[in-house]
Amino acid sequence: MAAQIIDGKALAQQIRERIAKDVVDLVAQKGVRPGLAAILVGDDPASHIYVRNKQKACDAAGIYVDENKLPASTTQAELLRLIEKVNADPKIHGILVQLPLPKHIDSKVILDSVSPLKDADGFHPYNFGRLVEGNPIFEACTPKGVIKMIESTGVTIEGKRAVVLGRSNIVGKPAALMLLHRHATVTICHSKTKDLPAVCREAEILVVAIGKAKFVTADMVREGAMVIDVGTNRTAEGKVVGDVDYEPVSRKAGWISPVPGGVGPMTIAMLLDNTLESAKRAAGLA
Ligand SMILES: NC(=O)C1=CN([C@@H]2O[C@H](COP(=O)(O)OP(=O)(O)OC[C@H]3O[C@@H](n4cnc5c(N)ncnc54)[C@H](OP(=O)(O)O)[C@@H]3O)[C@@H](O)[C@H]2O)C=CC1
Ligand SMILES: Nc1nc(=O)c2c([nH]1)NC[C@@H]1CN(c3ccc(C(=O)N[C@@H](CCC(=O)O)C(=O)O)cc3)C=[N+]21
Repeated sequence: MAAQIIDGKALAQQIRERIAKDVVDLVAQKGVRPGLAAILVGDDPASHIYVRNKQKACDAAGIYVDENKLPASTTQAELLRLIEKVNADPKIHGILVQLPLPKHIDSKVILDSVSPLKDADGFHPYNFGRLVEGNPIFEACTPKGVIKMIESTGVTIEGKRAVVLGRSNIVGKPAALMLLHRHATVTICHSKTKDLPAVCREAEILVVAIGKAKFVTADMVREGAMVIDVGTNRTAEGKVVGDVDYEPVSRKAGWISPVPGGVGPMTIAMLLDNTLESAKRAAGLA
């Protein structure tokens, strides 16, 4: 039996339409238009594409964007000054500092300088701590999108065996916490995990975020499992492929999310959602 496809692109589109309506209401009721400061340093082509996609999505939803494209030679001090400026700007409710940053800049120092009240990416230690507590304000966009995709299927998370492949602070770790708070029994795997295929085979929900093209093969997947592929890898021919070997795995899984058209579009929708929610809080609504 072929797996049912979790169409992240379509789900993201629905969410963006709902956000656009909410923006109209917020402007009408409170005179507040949500604003996002997007900060991009250097000339990584993939980052430029992502930021352009985020900009387009904000435009379509009526979210104001303050776009800051800075040269690769930007110093850490200059970047910190820009962040101080947008931290203080009342038109801005969300701040996105696109990663990766150039090597001469300490990402940790930069991310820590973003106001936790405008941290639309959910990367600030305050927001990460709130997530650990189970009382989050801003949740990281990619894992938040993963959860919405799982929930969109109607499959309950509570009581399920969930395995998260990858433990990064921006995807794997927060995804595992979000599943835990929804009462899954969660295992987190990483490069030192022993007999990874056997652990993956236990998963009723398998979230894959390691950054290795087609790493997860059918023998690592339990019959009927839900497989969410976060990986975004570019092949030599410039094609985007996930961390999951899609064709064979989709014949064994019960549910699968494609790449492209899965988690990527949801990540962008969640950035808009976080910015909107922040603007609502600033307007005294939430
Ligand atoms: N669609 C989207 O919106 C987004 C997609 N991504 C994509 O998701 C993927 C993961 O991103 P990110 O979390 O930032 O990646 P990182 O490189 O920060 O983390 C990768 C994780 O995978 C683990 N890992 C790597 N190789 C193996 C292996 N062979 N076996 C087991 N575990 C392994 C690492 O383990 P260890 O900790 O031991 O080193 C690490 O925990 C990438 O493809 C990225 O492009 C990321 C963000 C957003
Ligand atoms: N501060 C910060 N926040 C991020 O959220 C962030 C970041 N930095 N740095 C890089 C990663 C990566 N990321 C993606 C977003 C959308 C797609 C996406 O829309 N992908 C399309 C395909 C795009 C293509 O074809 O290139 C899809 O999967 O359908 C992918 C990856 C966000 N990230």
